[in-house]
Amino acid sequence: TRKSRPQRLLKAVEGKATLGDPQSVITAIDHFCRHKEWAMNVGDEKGSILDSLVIELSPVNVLELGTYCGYSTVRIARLLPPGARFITLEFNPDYAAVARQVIGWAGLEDKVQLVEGASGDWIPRLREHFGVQMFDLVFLDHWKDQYLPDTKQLEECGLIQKGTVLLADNVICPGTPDYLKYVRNSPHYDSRYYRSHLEYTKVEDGLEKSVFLGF
Ligand SMILES: Cn1cnc(CNC(=O)c2cc(-c3ccc(F)cc3)cc(O)c2O)c1
Ligand SMILES: [Mg+2]
Repeated sequence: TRKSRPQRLLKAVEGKATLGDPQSVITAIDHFCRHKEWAMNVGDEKGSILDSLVIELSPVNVLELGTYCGYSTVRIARLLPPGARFITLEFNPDYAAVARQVIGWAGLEDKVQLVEGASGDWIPRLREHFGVQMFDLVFLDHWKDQYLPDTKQLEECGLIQKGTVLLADNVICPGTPDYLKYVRNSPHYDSRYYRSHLEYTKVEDGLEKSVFLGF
C-alpha cells in the first residue's frame, strides 16, 4: 500500500538531513512541507517563536502534547539544557513510529521520552511513572478539543504550578475557542497571543503563551 504522509516526510528527512544534526532535520521537514506536501508541523515561522520562548525559559521539565512527526519535539529538544527532562505524548502509533525515527535522525533520542497513548490516560500517571513533580513548560499541539480538559487535569494533578508556562499552537486555526476563553479570562493565568501564520501558509494563526500565577 502507498506510504502515509508521515512516512513520506520521514523519507525526505533520510534523503536530505545529516544524521545527528537537528537543524538539518528541521530544514528538511520545512522544505518537504513547503515544496512537496503540506503537513501539520508547527513550522518555521511559529517554530522561531517557540525557539525564542524555550531559550528564554530554559525549562528543566517539558511536556509536549501531540508529537505528530516529531518536528516540534526536535525544535524543543535541541535547545534544552543538559539534564532537562522532556516527555512527549502521541496517541497515534503510526505518527509515534515516524517521530521516533525523526528524533533518532536528529540524534536527540537520549533527551526525549516519547510516550504512546491518550493524554487523558497518561496525565494522572506522569508523576509516579516518570518521577516528575511539575512542568516548567507544556506545549499543546494535539487535538484542539483536548487542550482545555487536559489543562484542567494537569492543574488537578499539581503538574502545573506557579510559573509554569503553557504554550498552545493553533489557537486561531483550526482554533481552540474554549481553551482560549479559559486562559484569557482566568485570574490564575497571564496570557499573551503571539500572532503568526498557519504553518507554510498565509492564513492567520498564532501561539498563546499562558503563565500560571498560582491558585
Ligand atoms: C489527527 N491528528 C493528530 N494530531 C492532531 C493534532 N493537530 C492538529 O489537528 C492540527 C491541525 C492543523 C490544521 C489542519 C487542517 C487545516 F486546514 C488547518 C490546520 C494544524 C496544526 O498545526 C495542528 O496541530 C490531529
Ligand atoms: Mg499544531
